[in-house]
Amino acid sequence: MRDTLHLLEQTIRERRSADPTASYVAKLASKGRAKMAQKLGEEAVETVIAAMAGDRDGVVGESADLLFHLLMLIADMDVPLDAVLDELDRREGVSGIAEKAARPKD
Ligand SMILES: N=c1c2ncn([C@@H]3O[C@H](COP(=O)(O)OP(=O)(O)OP(=O)(O)O)[C@@H](O)[C@H]3O)c2ncn1[C@@H]1O[C@H](COP(=O)(O)O)[C@@H](O)[C@H]1O
Repeated sequence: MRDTLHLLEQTIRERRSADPTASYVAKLASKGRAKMAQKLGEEAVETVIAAMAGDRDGVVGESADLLFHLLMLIADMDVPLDAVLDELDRREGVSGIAEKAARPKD
């Protein structure tokens, strides 16, 4: 998973300065951060709607759009994907420690 998202992150960073008439990434980037944030919100809502309709294929498609638009926004913030993944790893580490502490000793 890390590889797919990292490849997409790299593509987005490269395509941001491409010709907006030939690149969706460049077109959206040229519209600014507020538009990227709006698109991310829209994709989140569309994912929720698909989930509530029990539409598994819809959830797959909308989740892909959601991840893509999240990567667009964090690239615009110059936040590397690794910063987000490191935060998730850190949380897993914290909850892993808490889980171990709560487990009865044998
Ligand atoms: N993963 C994606 C990706 N996911 C979704 N989208 C686009 O996101 C848009 C979301 O759909 P919407 O209907 O909400 O948006 P829209 O009406 O087309 O456009 P706006 O509302 O933004 O004006 C679609 O136009 C999709 O094509 C993506 N566009 C590009 N990529 C990746 O980015 C790479 C570079 O793309 P280009 O910049 O176009 O070369 C591609 O090779 C892909 O790997």
